[in-house]
Parts: sequence; structure tokens; C-alpha cells
Amino acid sequence: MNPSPADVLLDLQKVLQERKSAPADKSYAASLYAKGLDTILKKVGEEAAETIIAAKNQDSSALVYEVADLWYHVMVLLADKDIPVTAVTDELARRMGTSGLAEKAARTK
Ligand SMILES: N=c1c2ncn([C@@H]3O[C@H](COP(=O)(O)OP(=O)(O)OP(=O)(O)O)[C@@H](O)[C@H]3O)c2ncn1[C@@H]1O[C@H](COP(=O)(O)O)[C@@H](O)[C@H]1O
Repeated sequence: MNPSPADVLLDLQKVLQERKSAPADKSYAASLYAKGLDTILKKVGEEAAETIIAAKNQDSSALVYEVADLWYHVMVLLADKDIPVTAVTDELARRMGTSGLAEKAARTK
């Protein structure tokens, strides 16, 4: 049986936390932490652009691959900032049941 999406994200978060004390030449995540925030943000931007290109090419397996790369690098960003993945899932859960259109109309600016 495949692991649940929540378990995958929590397991990856655990690995990314452990990699904070790993040597940069032994771990890709550790190498990103060592290079710093700008490098992590550049990777997030690159993977977002690659996701867009894959979607335009209408190749669903390539799109899944690029979204996985994007999610991975966003997870590295969250770990770098010490933000737990549950902060994001809690925010999504909080939004459930509120129409995006109604939320937008209620904004003051
Ligand atoms: N899920 C991932 C994962 N997804 C993507 N990547 C890496 O993200 C990088 C994506 O870079 P690109 O596609 O842009 O390719 P690239 O040109 O090689 O990258 P750059 O040289 O430009 O940085 C590749 O090196 C991938 O291997 C990942 N690296 C690690 N993980 C997970 O993290 C765990 C620990 O990995 P380490 O930290 O390397 O031990 C692994 O077991 C996996 O579970």
C-alpha cells in the first residue's frame, strides 16, 4: 500500500530536518542549506518555471516529476525557515469551506 500524502510530507520533513546537521558534500539538502536562502529561492523559482513548461507541453508524467521537484524545494525552504509543514496544511484546512471568490470579495484591499 502506498503511504498517505501526509506521511510522505512528514517523513520528508523529518529527513530535511536531520540534513541540517549533515555535511554539504553528503546531502543535496545540506548543500542547499550551506549555499543559503538565495540559492534555495532560485531553485524554487526554477522548479516553478519547469512546472509551467511541463504543463504547457501536456505531458502529465513530466508534470508530476516537476511538481515533485517543486514541492521538494518548497519543503527545503520551509525547513530552512523552521516552518513545519503542518503550518501550511493547517492554513489550507482553515480555508476549507470558504469560497475563494467570497474571500476575495471580503478583502479590504
Ligand atoms: N525528494 C528529494 C528530491 N527531489 C529532488 N531532489 C534533487 O533536487 C535536485 C533537482 O535539481 P535539478 O533538477 O535542477 O537538477 P540539477 O541540475 O542536478 O540541479 P542543480 O545542480 O542546478 O542544483 C536534484 O539533485 C535531485 O536529486 C531531491 N533530493 C532529495 N530528495 C529527498 O531527500 C532525501 C535525502 O536526500 P539528501 O539530502 O541528498 O541525502 C532523499 O532520500 C529523498 O527522499
